Amino acid sequence: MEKNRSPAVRARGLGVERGGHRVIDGLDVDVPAGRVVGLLGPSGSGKTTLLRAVVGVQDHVSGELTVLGEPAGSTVLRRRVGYVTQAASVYTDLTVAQNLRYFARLAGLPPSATGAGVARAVATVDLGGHEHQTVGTLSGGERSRVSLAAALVGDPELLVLDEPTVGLDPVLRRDLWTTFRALAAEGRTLLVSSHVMDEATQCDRLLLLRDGDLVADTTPDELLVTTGAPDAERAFLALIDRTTQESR
Ligand SMILES: Nc1ncnc2c1ncn2[C@@H]1O[C@H](COP(=O)(O)OP(=O)(O)OP(=O)(O)O)[C@@H](O)[C@H]1O
Repeated sequence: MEKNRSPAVRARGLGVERGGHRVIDGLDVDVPAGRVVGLLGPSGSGKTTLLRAVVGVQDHVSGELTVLGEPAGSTVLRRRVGYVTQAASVYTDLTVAQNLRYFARLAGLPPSATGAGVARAVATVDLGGHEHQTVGTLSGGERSRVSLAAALVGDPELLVLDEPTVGLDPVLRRDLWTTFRALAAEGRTLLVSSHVMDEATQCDRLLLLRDGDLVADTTPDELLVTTGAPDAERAFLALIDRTTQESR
């Protein structure tokens, strides 16, 4: 796997206003391609806002934001970027396969490629046997995997996942992270926001946000070394406390 590619996402002087507030103000960050990159930060730090800007659905964005070499939100990125929002965003009255065929069309997959795309996405999220089940009758974990499959069906190069493991049991969380690692091994980039610090250790790179600022661009190992903390959770708290004191 070629790892020395241009960054999948490059932000320079990125600003975002929401509800009259400057939620992100002058952010510079690169998301390396072909890696699993964790976006961490306290509640309200701007994780969802940044992800929304990357996928091009956020208003009032200023500065430079390049995604896969194109301006964020470009039509050409529709198929190249997959987005999984915090809430499962699939149709509960349709079957798994009907949902995925619909999202395949939205992603611009030609009809001749739809069957194979749906089958590949179903296999990736391990939902074989549920293709013809109505989504409303699936368990919560299965439903969130349908959302992931919907984002994967266009075969995207960049997957943007907003807290994909919230509410899932430890076994499902582990299985999802195994899937994320496998997707990155295929050369895809995954930008994953999370509150769960033990998940941070599964990432190749960590971006820590606080009040819309990047307070660390690091690796799980570096984070432990620089903070001297015994685990990712306490390292994260130490870093947040330190940057809070510095900003006073
Ligand atoms: N529509 C809005 N109008 C005004 N402020 C908003 C709006 N949406 C978000 N914000 C504010 O922007 C900031 C960043 O919100 P965002 O949802 O990006 O944070 P987050 O890090 O994803 O939080 P969480 O982990 O709780 O989901 C918060 O202070 C939030 O209150």
